[in-house]
Amino acid sequence: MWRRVTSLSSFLTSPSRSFLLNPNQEAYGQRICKSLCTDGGKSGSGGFFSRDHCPYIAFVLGGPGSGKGTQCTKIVENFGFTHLSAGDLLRKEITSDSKDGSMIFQMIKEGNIVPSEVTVKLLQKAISLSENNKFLIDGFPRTEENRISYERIIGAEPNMVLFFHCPEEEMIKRVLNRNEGRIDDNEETVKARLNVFRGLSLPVVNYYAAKGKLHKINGTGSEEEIFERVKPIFAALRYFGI
Ligand SMILES: Nc1ncnc2c1ncn2[C@@H]1O[C@H](COP(=O)(O)OP(=O)(O)O)[C@@H](O)[C@H]1O
Ligand SMILES: Nc1ccn([C@@H]2O[C@H](COP(=O)(O)OP(=O)(O)O)[C@@H](O)[C@H]2O)c(=O)n1
Ligand SMILES: [Mg+2]
Repeated sequence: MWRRVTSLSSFLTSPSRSFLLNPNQEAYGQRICKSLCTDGGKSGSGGFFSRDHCPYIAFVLGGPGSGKGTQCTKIVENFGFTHLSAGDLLRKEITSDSKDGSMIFQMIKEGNIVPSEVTVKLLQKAISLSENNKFLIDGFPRTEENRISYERIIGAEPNMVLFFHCPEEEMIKRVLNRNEGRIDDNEETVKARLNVFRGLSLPVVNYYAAKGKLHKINGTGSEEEIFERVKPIFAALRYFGI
């Protein structure tokens, strides 16, 4: 993979590239290239990933109802990633006999964020139980504290970050129609979750945008239309064997 990354870097910086790529395509290519060359595994520095096992990690962000889970399912089907939903892992913990179950239940019911250490440990366990080497981490990090805790415990940054941008009215409509029997899909909790999203999650999105890791995707339209916007990002990774 490294050899191929190097060849893309030189392609992108070659004097002839301007005949092939317009400025938008070039920026896109640079972002893909960066996602391969990431400081993902601070290998050997005591992090969770080792030099030999440093999976490709994409964080999937967006407000409640922005379509994260729906698009992750399509990415899994088409590109072979493993989908880890932080919300699903937390909900599973409620139904197990875990000591954190009642605390997690209360946090989710109120639309609050579960202490980062709990969520990072669940993600860590799910990654280590999987044979796959490419993961979508959906709904995480939702706060700067989540992000910093992941970096501290895992010792790595994500390779790329997808962000589904969707108007609030549309997100509310989708959540209230979701019909999965979730305790937090009601008007009152949705309001709280949107406040958390605006106040605590958007700074994380801005952080990754400033780092050049963010793919902002228009989350309006049909599921298929949105997936057409997602596809090229993952199709480009295939070229590098990811
Ligand atoms: N593009 C779309 N248009 C209309 N409804 C959608 C779309 N994408 C997802 N949904 C529906 O909206 C609800 C929320 O989607 P979901 O993928 O669970 O979002 P998130 O994981 O971001 O909360 C689900 O019921 C889903 O079927
Ligand atoms: N990183 C995370 C993710 C979810 N959660 C909790 O789990 C709830 C549901 O998360 P989710 O990702 O399943 O929700 P959606 O955005 O899919 O609607 C959140 O509102 C939080 O209460 C959390 O505390 N920390
Ligand atoms: Mg979801």
